[in-house]
Amino acid sequence: MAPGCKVAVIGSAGNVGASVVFSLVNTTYPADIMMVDVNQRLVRGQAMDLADAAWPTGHRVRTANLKEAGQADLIIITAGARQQPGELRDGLLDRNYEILHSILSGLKPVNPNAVVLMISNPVDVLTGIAQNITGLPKSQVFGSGTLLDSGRLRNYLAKLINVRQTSIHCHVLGEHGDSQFVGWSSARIGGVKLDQFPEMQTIDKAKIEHDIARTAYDIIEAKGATYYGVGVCGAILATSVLQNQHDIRSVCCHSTKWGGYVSTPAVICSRGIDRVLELDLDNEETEKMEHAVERIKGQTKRFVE
Ligand SMILES: NC(=O)C1=CN([C@@H]2O[C@H](COP(=O)(O)OP(=O)(O)OC[C@H]3O[C@@H](n4cnc5c(N)ncnc54)[C@H](O)[C@@H]3O)[C@@H](O)[C@H]2O)C=CC1
Ligand SMILES: CC(=O)C(=O)O
Repeated sequence: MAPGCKVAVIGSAGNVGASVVFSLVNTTYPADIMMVDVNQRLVRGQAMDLADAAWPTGHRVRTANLKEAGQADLIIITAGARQQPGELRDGLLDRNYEILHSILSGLKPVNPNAVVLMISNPVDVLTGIAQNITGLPKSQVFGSGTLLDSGRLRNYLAKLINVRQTSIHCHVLGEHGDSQFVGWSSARIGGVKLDQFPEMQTIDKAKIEHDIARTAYDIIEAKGATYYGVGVCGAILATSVLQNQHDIRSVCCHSTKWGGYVSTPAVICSRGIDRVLELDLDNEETEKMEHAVERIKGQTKRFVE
């Protein structure tokens, strides 16, 4: 996409939306960023503040309404209720379905070439619902999925093995939720199997998996919400789309192999998902993947024929 292309962030008066915009204005490929929220006073203030942060990189930041946002090249949805301490992401589904439905109605007619990036929770379920309501091709609608969890995992492994996070290829898979799991069998560092590193011999994989999945709960318990981490994930994915980068990220995308939306590595380009990668999973991981897919499908079915 050309510099100056339009990115709409819906829900950007809130923690996550504003953090996505803040991360995005710190990237060097200038876009026309439209901030949309039902809280018009707050979003106006956020847009003015974030425009002040954008002068070194040349992004344009302004408020817009849903109709204008519907014509954007990239539409990022962060609007919705967030978890209270101890609350599961699933508990947000009914409330956030209503919000998503009203937003997608307000966006109409949606630019047929738009890419939609879903971030509101439960993200894997809402991504499938967003695709169904917009009628856009499945490749053009994807969610941030387990990218944040995979980043959390890389942080842990980087400290353990003393290599940089970006040199670690290890994905959290399945669901950005409680059924997530780590694809240990496909994990590599510099082409070497993760299990071959001596530091891996003494660690408790089940505990790491559990701690990664618990991270959001711990942050919410301590400060009420999580937003900087996902803000960076939103900007990374937006940049992959805007610059047609063909980056591989674990995101929530439609997989023909699994027959539905699920979090797995995919190639991200200006049209959204260029290709879904199918990892070689071992038997235990395959069972976990099937379980995650069934959970996501089961919840999606309540809202999609
Ligand atoms: N996928 C991920 O990795 C993550 C997802 N999240 C999710 O992101 C969502 C937002 O979280 P926060 O920003 O912390 O919440 P927040 O309460 O700070 O912000 C939500 C914003 O949505 C707006 N909003 C509500 N209904 C709207 C509508 N119909 N149209 C436009 N705007 C509307 C609100 O006015 C508010 O500004 C939650 O669902 C949360 O669970 C949060 C962190 C990570
Ligand atoms: C809130 C949330 O989904 C997270 O930080 O993982």
